[in-house]
Amino acid sequence: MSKFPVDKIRNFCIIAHIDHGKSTLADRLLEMTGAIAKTEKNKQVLDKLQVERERGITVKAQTASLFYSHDGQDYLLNLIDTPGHVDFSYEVSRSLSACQGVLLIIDANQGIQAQTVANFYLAFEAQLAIIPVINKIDLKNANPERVESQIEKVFDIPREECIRISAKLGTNVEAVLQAVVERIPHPGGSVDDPFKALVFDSNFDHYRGVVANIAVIGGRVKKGDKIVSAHLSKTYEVNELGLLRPEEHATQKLYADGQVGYIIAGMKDVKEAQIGDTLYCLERPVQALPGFKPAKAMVFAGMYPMDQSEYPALRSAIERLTLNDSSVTVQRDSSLALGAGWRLGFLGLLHMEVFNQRLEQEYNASVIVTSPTVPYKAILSSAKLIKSRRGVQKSVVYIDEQRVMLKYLFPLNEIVVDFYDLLKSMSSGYASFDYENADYQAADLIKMDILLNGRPVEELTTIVHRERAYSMGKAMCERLKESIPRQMFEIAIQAAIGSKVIARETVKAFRKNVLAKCYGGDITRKMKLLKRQAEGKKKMRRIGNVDVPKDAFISVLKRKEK
Ligand SMILES: Nc1nc2c(ncn2[C@@H]2O[C@H](COP(=O)(O)OP(=O)(O)OP(=O)(O)O)[C@@H](O)[C@H]2O)c(=O)[nH]1
Repeated sequence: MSKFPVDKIRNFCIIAHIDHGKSTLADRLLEMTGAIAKTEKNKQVLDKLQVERERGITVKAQTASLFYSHDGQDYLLNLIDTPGHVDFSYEVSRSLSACQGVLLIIDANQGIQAQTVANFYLAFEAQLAIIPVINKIDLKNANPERVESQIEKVFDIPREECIRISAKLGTNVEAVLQAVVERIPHPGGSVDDPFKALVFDSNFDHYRGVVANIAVIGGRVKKGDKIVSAHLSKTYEVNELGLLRPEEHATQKLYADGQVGYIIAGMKDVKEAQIGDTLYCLERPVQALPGFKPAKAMVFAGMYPMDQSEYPALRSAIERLTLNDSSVTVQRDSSLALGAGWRLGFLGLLHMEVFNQRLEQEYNASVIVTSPTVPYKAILSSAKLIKSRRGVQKSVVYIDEQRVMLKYLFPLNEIVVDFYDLLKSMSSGYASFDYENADYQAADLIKMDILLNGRPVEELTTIVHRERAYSMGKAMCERLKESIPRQMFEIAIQAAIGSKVIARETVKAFRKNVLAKCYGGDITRKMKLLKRQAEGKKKMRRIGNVDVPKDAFISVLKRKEK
């Protein structure tokens, strides 16, 4: 028998709007259950990635097993900490699938925010027990009564169910642990069933191969067992398994009563441990679990190695990182200017930035990222009239006398790049924002080409809204003019829609006379200088008769740094 019978196990998630205090509460829970020591150093221990610590946000869901005694009974609580930002909601829904309940954290000062609502519905639709926790009651402007009224009104949860805490000071956190035990149902499944586990996360370890995080739905598994991954029907032998406390803690067995842990079974290729896959025992095959809906990429960008010689290393870094973040889609791509690379799809701009930062920090890769775009469906014959759509109001709900929830339909490219930042600054940081895909809508979009001396440059072609074409075309021509050096003839840089030119810049003709300094007529010196000029030209790309430095493409394509 397992040390913990199934009715003494609770699997739960902490969900919240960004910065409402999930990671701080997780730290307190870990401390109180003795999983970590209570020191200043142990801040946000579940935020393991460098990018998470630097940005102070959670990117990856993390798992920790806690031991807790209540009313003379010992419990095993599996805690999954999840990210709050809208771009990482895929991580949240993934984590929820391994849980029976959630702690919904709400800041006592800010009240219900956009991701509070989004996360509530994820949990509600998954039919999980929801425990509302009002955090930061120590703040001067905390107003827990108001937040409780909001919770009653928006979520229809009685105010008596709310728990008021200060995660920072540890006030009333014990009540949260008690509520987890009392209000969250234990997982179903029996130890006697055939072994069946859901892979809900996986990492790549250089020495041990793939480490899969699993939720055991039924049966049991031990070292040496032969297991099969349903996706590829490949058989593996279990080398190591254990709990996450939050560090890996090897055990002999993982019991089939809803335990959450990790497993290492000699999977060498990153593609072998698909997130959402089912593992089962070779001798007792089971039907695979439904898995996860693949995440839908919203923002696309090209990624290229700085130098083509770095292509293989970057490919393996991207492969490994996408195993850890399966919401990223990857397609091979190539560009005249930047060489072989990939087109990657992300859930949002922050997601893209974090992915890029993780590539650099965790894999030491340096990449060129092209400007992000959103997907379009194009109708090639433009004989029908299509109308542009900007924000269209869908609904207005007053949360209380100070807050209102507005639902709008927007074109994705209008919101994906700078909308969130703009909204934040216009509302002095008070407004919050969440979005979901509302499918394709007709819009007045056009293809804009950039021409160098009349020749279109394929990788600079963009899709723009008709009203924006002029200003964007002008800006791109200006940026190109700054980066293309003068050559022996005049260069026309044009932005065009079809055959109509909408913007133009000119790079004047100029001959860099490298021999100017060579009075004296020393022929060897002359030859040396001419050779150097020719080498400089090798770093250029020739488009038609125009030499364009590689950097020029990057500076025009590269997304603007914040
Ligand atoms: N005054 C006060 N501050 C708190 C409390 N709990 C958390 N904070 C602070 O709120 C900020 C955000 O806390 P985090 O725990 O990082 O929030 P989070 O929800 O995990 O954020 P993400 O992981 O980025 O979604 C930090 O500066 C915390 O110190 C609290 O009870 N009282």
